[in-house]
Amino acid sequence: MSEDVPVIETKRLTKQYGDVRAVDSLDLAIESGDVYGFLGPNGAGKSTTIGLLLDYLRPTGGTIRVFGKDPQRAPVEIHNRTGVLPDRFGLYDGRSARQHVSFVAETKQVDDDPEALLERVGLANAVDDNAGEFSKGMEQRLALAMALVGEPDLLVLDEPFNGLDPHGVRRVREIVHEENNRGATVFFSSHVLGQVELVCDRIGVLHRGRLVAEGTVDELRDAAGADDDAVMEDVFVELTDAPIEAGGESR
Ligand SMILES: Nc1ncnc2c1ncn2[C@@H]1O[C@H](COP(=O)(O)OP(=O)(O)OP(=O)(O)O)[C@@H](O)[C@H]1O
Repeated sequence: MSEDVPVIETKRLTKQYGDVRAVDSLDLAIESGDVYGFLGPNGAGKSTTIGLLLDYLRPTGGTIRVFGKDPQRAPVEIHNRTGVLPDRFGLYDGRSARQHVSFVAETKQVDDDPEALLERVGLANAVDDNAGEFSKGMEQRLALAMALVGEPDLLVLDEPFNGLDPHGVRRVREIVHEENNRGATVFFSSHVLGQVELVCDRIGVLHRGRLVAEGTVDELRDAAGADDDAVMEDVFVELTDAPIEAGGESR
């Protein structure tokens, strides 16, 4: 896929909830082919930003373009080209993993093989099992398989490493690489710093709704005034001035 406009572009994007400014004048430009890690402590505004990009939420200020289109005006076109792993999702009790993936394929009008996708995410042995009885990690793997349906041009993954064992974490990293090699742009949020460092070309650090730093891992180390060999956790804490596990504070 080659695009002459950024795949995702926001200008002064703002979302206010009462007294809380969840997203505050956010400028993002994610280019075609990027693997972009959206990093920030709990409550920083990552999921809200993703909700705005996909028109699940409406902004209170600023502009958004995805593939050059306004999500409020072209939601179907954007969703047809995008695979989404949401932060919260529901699975249907009594329906198999295969049925979940087939449902997305039908919605997107593509003929992907559900079994092959489930195998890719490590669920080969659970293809016909009831998704309602899946463990947290299995749910996460199934949701990722659903996001991969239709070879999307853009993958938006909200905390893709949540609930995964080390095998699952490695598999997600491999899948991100494979999808990127295929030509997909990948935008994912995380506070799993080590994973972000291993997978991303560029990282944006969000803190209290604002982008406080952006760049490669090395550029972020510089921005934080950290040593060349500083681990990402130190850089993160320095930039966000908050312990990683602190969360949900109002502002
Ligand atoms: N529907 C809502 N009504 C009021 N406040 C909200 C709502 N949704 C989110 N917020 C607030 O907006 C801020 C950003 O929340 P958001 O879920 O976007 O953060 P996050 O970075 O995704 O956090 P986490 O890493 O914990 O998932 C938080 O202070 C949160 O309490």
